[in-house]
Amino acid sequence: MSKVLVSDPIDQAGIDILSQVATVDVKTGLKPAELIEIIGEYDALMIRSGTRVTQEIIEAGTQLKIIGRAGVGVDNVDVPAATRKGIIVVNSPEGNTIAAAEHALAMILSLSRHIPDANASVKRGEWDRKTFVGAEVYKKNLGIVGLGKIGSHVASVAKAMGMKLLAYDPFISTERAEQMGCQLVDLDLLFQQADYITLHIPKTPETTNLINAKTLAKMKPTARIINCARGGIIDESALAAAIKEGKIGGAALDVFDSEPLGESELRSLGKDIILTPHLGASTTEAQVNVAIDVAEQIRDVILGLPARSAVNIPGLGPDILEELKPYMQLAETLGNLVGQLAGGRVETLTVKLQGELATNKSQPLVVAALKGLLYQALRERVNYVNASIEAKERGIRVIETRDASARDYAGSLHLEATGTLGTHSVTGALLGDKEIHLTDVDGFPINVPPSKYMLFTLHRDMPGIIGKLGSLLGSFNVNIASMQVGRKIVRGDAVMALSIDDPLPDGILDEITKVPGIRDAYTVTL
Ligand SMILES: NC(=O)C1=CN([C@@H]2O[C@H](COP(=O)(O)OP(=O)(O)OC[C@H]3O[C@@H](n4cnc5c(N)ncnc54)[C@H](O)[C@@H]3O)[C@@H](O)[C@H]2O)C=CC1
Ligand SMILES: O=C(O)C(=O)COP(=O)(O)O
Repeated sequence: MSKVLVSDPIDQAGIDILSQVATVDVKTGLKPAELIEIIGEYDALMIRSGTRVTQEIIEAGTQLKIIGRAGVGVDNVDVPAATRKGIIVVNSPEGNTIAAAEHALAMILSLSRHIPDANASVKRGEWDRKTFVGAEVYKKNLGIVGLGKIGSHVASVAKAMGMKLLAYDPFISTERAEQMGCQLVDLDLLFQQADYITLHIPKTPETTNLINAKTLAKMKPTARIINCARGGIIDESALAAAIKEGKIGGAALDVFDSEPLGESELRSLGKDIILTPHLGASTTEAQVNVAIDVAEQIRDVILGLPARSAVNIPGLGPDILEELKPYMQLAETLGNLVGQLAGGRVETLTVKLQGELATNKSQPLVVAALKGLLYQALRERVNYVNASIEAKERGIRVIETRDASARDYAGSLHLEATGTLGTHSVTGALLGDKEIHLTDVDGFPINVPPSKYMLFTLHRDMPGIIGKLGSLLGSFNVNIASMQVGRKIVRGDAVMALSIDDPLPDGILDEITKVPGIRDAYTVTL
């Protein structure tokens, strides 16, 4: 039975799902060395932001197939290291969107009305109505940096509160921003005009220290900054200095450069700063959502199924996966088949996406074809995550072409592998949307479903050849399940595709090519 380690607190709903397919150990608060010590036993690791999954941990996770982040940000996972080892990294892109957006909105209002400090003051026995005079958000400018899932929800609620919305997001169109009621502006203008600035971007090299002494200097002296995204996007000492010196109005922070927050001057800035311990996703609802979302993906991967929100499989989002799922198996089967027909070392793989597959969304099919191609060399070590890297490291050139006009089938896939022993090609399509059929081998039209053991011959189309091959296979006790010949012209060259019940015994291929008229024979295990 597979083993899953849960190293951060997650909702029981997730544990229940994992327990259907695996032994689940919940061990929270492990030190890095303790995690390294035990991770080698586990097939899957489920985390939140509390566990830092470093390259060292990934190297020690010799059985790891998947790392599941029960939340959005995967900046605490060395994703490139996981990718190199073929470990799938999944997250829950939407499970805590509302929770994080509502936390940011709560921060905006709390900061404006000094709620945390006013509350503490009353609880101390005071009744101070002067110190805590606040500001209204109505008609104020809210600058949203990052208009993704969380930023968009913040926008729609803030709009309802009568705020004017400015947004900066270089990856969002003006139309989309306008739909959200936001005016898309450049960052400088946003810094200059905003009364509130709320950050909803990932931490990347570009966004690290985005809020620094220089950018703080551009802001209004009354500006309030809210960070419920990631620590490190704000230079904390520059922020503390700006608040102390009255260069900005205040800040509300849920996330910090280093968590848990240690000794910090941020703690001593009074009512102009609100600090929460990374609570953005901490609602009952969000925790159930993310635990179920990620546990289901870990369960699926353990069962050999694809994960819907893998962050390290290019182009494979949940909606696209749903659409492409049946074709992924087709691509993989064809890759495996053409690789075996080519034998030797493959130097170039051409993937032609035909008919309805000729869209940009079909990129994962190229990865699936590579996975199939590399299966003979790497077996279970190749997967959707590392197939492209493995191909690149082996010097396999991948050419992707599209032909929307191919209309034989709704969508079909043509693969051509050129290697040290020559060039071979296969084409396949789905019948009835599900059943894989080979429709062409080396340019000869056929129509057979692939089977585990197959034999292909290239021969001259002439009387008696099928009988001779059948007798030869019979003499080796090989049972033929089905057989089909593909030819272009009568008595010209032809291809025979045979499904056989067992692997071909050693030495029989040489005997087959001695049959007069048979030029080549290839055995394939799928
Ligand atoms: N405090 C908490 O507990 C939580 C924090 N988060 C964090 O919130 C952030 C946003 O999450 P989502 O909205 O779900 O992500 P998302 O991917 O839907 O949106 C992020 C947006 O940022 C934009 N962006 C990327 N680089 C940018 C840049 N250099 N400048 C401006 N915009 C840029 C993207 O185009 C995208 O629209 C993430 O960092 C996530 O980790 C998410 C959930 C809970
Ligand atoms: O989902 C995210 O990105 C978060 O920051 C939430 O973090 P958490 O799961 O609460 O440790």
